[in-house]
Parts: sequence; C-alpha cells; structure tokens
Amino acid sequence: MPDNIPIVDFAQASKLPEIVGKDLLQACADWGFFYIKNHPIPQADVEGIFELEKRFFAQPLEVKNTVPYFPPKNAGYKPRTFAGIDNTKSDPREAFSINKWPTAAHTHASVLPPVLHEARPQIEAFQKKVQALNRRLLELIAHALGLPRDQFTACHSPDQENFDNFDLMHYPPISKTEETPADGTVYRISPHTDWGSLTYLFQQDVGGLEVRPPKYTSPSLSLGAEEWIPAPVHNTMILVNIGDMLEFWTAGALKSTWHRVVPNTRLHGDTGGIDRYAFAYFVHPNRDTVLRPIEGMKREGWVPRYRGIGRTAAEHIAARIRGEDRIVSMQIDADRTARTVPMEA
Ligand SMILES: O=C(O)CCC(=O)C(=O)O
Ligand SMILES: [Fe+2]
Repeated sequence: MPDNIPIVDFAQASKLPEIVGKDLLQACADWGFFYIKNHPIPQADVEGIFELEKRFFAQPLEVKNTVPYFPPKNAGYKPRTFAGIDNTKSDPREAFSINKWPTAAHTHASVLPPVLHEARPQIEAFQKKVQALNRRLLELIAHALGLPRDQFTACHSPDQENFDNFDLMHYPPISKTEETPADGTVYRISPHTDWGSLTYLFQQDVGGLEVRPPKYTSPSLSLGAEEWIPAPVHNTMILVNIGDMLEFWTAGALKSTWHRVVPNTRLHGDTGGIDRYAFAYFVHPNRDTVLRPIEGMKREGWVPRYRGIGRTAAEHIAARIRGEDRIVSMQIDADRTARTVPMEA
C-alpha cells in the first residue's frame, strides 16, 4: 500500500477503462481518498469558481446571511459562528451550501444571495460537469468491483432532487492565540467522515486538510495515538473521497475515511494565518435509495459507524443532520476530550 494518498491518472479512462478502474478501486479500498489528474473539468472553470467564492465571501455578513442555513435542505449560509452539530463549539469557517439543480426550474427557483444569484449559469454548468465526471467514476468503480456498470449510477439520477451539495468554503485567518487556546487545539473542521457517496474537493494554494491513514483500522478515533497525514494541494487535481453511503453498499470494501482540517499556520509557518478557500461537490444517491450492503460484498470484520442500514438515504441524512446515530463510541484520549469533540460534517 502506498504511503501517500494515491494519484489516479484519468487520461486513459476512455481508452483503458479496465486499468483506470482498477487503480480507482485500489485507491478506494486502501485509502478512501485519491487525487485525479488529467480529469475532464477545465482548469479555467475551477479557477472561475474560486474567483466567485472569493467575491461572495468578501461581502458583509448581513448580505451573505440573506439566505441562512436551512437544515431540511442542508443548504444556505453557515457563518463562522454556526454551531457544530455537537452544539458544543463551532469550527472557525464559513460556508455556503447550494443544493443540486436537477432541472432548469430548480436553477431558477433556488434562492441565492447576491453574487451567487447572478452566477447561476456558471454554477449550473459546473455542477453538471462534476456530475458527468461522477457518473464515469461510479461506472468504473462498479465494474472494477465486478458489479453491473450501472449498479451505482442507477441510484444517482441527475434529474432527481436529492442531498447533493455544492459547498463553497472559506476558512478566515485565525490568530496564533486563537489557534492554540489554553484549553487545547482548534480545528478548522473537526474530524469527520462525509455523509454521501463521493466528495469532489477543489483546493487552491493553501492546504490544511489531513487524512487519517488507513493503517488505523478501528472505525473510531483515538486522536492522541494516531498520526494524520496532510493532503497536499495540487491545484490542477481533484481530491476525491468515499462517503459513508458507498461504504455501506460495499460493506466496507470502499473506505469512508476520517479527515479534518487544521489551522494553516501548522502547515504554512507562523504567518499569522492565511485565508483558505476550498469548494466541494458532495454527491448523494436518490433519496429513496436503501442503505444495505450489495449482495456478495465483503462483510467480514466490517463495523458500520452509523445506524443507517435498512434505511433510505433521506432518512439517514435527516438523522445525521440531527447529529444522531453514531454507533461506535469515540475513544478520545481524556486530555483531548474537552478540546475537540468530533462532529459529523
Ligand atoms: O476544506 C477541506 O479541505 C475539506 C472540507 C470537508 O472535509 C468537508 O466539508 O466535509
Ligand atoms: Fe469532509
């Protein structure tokens, strides 16, 4: 198993799908995280979204908050003061979550704050490009698993409303003092696994994301005893990770890996903190998709983290938005309990 998050070259995905599928499967099984290089999303489009989110977040709080976070849709603006799901602390970041627009009617109907409102065509085009790439990845992974090619795409219909989320994220600079409060370390996002099927993360220049290496096989965390490895920034690559639902369907053959974002002075030196911008497209299945391991998938030794089995994706997401249903108790060293209570994001 490689020591670092694998890089999968997508250039040959059409000509040599078997090879690329095998590489993807290996990366999903070993790490649950991988970069894709030579992917089909033009770099100018990626940079366009970074430019858009920088303009959006530069606005006054009251402007951004004209469309506040609305839990039933898991969408809207979450200010920096937004309480984490555990309700004990907030992660020092702001984000705007946009639901999937399956039809032109959804695109027009969605209520957006200034700057994003005018950028609807750009956002819609970008969503569609990620969705198209996602369909190719889901087919390649299904085939590499020995399943019908449409095993996963059949329950990821582009024309249905679901919990897909396009998240714009801003991690404002935090001072050295804020970064190391007397009672412990803060995270920019506390350790969590992603809720859906797959996540496509776009980073630019500034890092901070860390991944829990796969050698730690326990489904729960022991923070003091584990090392986390930084996920380096590759501006032209997409960082993809497996979410809980793909882990459910494959009974753990594909890993939904723990990750977190740490303050960036740890990675970029004592600069007093730098703004970090990132954005991600969180892919979810259709709402009525049942979470149950697919016939024949490996089950041995797999411990699901959440009580999702047998429920629909919609029921499962509703429970996670409410912060319920963790099965595995968190084994956090006593000295860190007060500082960081892991949350789901
Ligand atoms: O900002 C990042 O690098 C990761 C964000 C993340 O893990 C999340 O929003 O679920
Ligand atoms: Fe995440």
